Amino acid sequence: MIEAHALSKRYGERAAVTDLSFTVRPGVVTGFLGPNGAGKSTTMRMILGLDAPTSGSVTVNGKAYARHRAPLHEVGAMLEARAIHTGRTAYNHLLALAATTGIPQRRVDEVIEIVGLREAARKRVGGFSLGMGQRLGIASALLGDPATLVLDEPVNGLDPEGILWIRNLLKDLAAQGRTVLLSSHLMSEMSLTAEHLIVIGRGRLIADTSVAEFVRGAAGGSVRVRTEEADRLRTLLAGPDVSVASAERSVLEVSGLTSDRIGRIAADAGIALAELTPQLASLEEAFMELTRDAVEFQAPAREPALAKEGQAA
Ligand SMILES: Nc1ncnc2c1ncn2[C@@H]1O[C@H](COP(=O)(O)OP(=O)(O)OP(=O)(O)O)[C@@H](O)[C@H]1O
Repeated sequence: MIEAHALSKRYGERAAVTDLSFTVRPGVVTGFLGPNGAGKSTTMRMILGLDAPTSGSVTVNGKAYARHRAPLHEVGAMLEARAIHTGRTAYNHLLALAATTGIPQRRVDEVIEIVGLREAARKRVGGFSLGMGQRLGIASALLGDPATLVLDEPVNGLDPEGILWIRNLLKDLAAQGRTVLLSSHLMSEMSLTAEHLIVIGRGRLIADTSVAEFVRGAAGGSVRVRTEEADRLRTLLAGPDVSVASAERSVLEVSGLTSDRIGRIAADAGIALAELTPQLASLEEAFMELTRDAVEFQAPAREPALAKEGQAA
């Protein structure tokens, strides 16, 4: 469990995080979402005791990070800027980390299995692909078998297979009763990975809601369903707040129901679905609408590449 109380951080004149209060609960994946520069990394650093709040406080499993006697057993973290000794093998990197924190060698073997790095464990980290580096980062975070995980943009730059892998791993870890907080600036990714969302903009809380609730509230949020039994499903989905449009014989565009609910209704009726896709563009639009006033740097119309935080400042 992570609990932030009126957390604030200023860098000189600049307020990075302002009066932020939220609770991240165990058992579900919680997405920490906000546009570039919203204050996600700053908040995560404060959770991990790497940055001191200007005011307010944040606890992990009931105590400030620094007050835990064995913090690696309480919270595992992967922040974006990872400093890994590139000449070492992945195995030796994990072994060194384990040795300094009293973690037995067999746990190194375990985490290598969990993240699927067995083949690459004896290779030097310097030659790792981004995806392998992310797996190693997650292995390091899991080393202390922590109850809480904090991951900054873990899917950044991964290929679809890597994204799917992280998504499933995080859901499994949450299902084991752990607290899982991961940041992203992409709503579409979060809607597939997280069950709960904490949205911030310009360092302030904008929304603290379930993904299902967010999807329901998203303007025009619909779900595309493809099935050979479209007519039968259409009848089953009918309800007062549900609308179903159909552009093709086997495709339904459903508004007013979540993909979870549609999948359940179809399964209960024994209807096989060939596709069940929340319309992510509209989710992304809803997120952008929600955070519009909170975007720190608006993209220049002609040079979108310069919109990235820091470069545009
Ligand atoms: N060490 C620092 N010194 C000064 N300003 C900082 C520092 N770290 C962050 N900031 C500022 O605080 C604000 C929040 O930054 P932060 O990196 O926490 O946002 P973020 O939501 O993680 O963004 P991104 O998605 O781009 O990583 C930004 O305005 C940033 O420029």
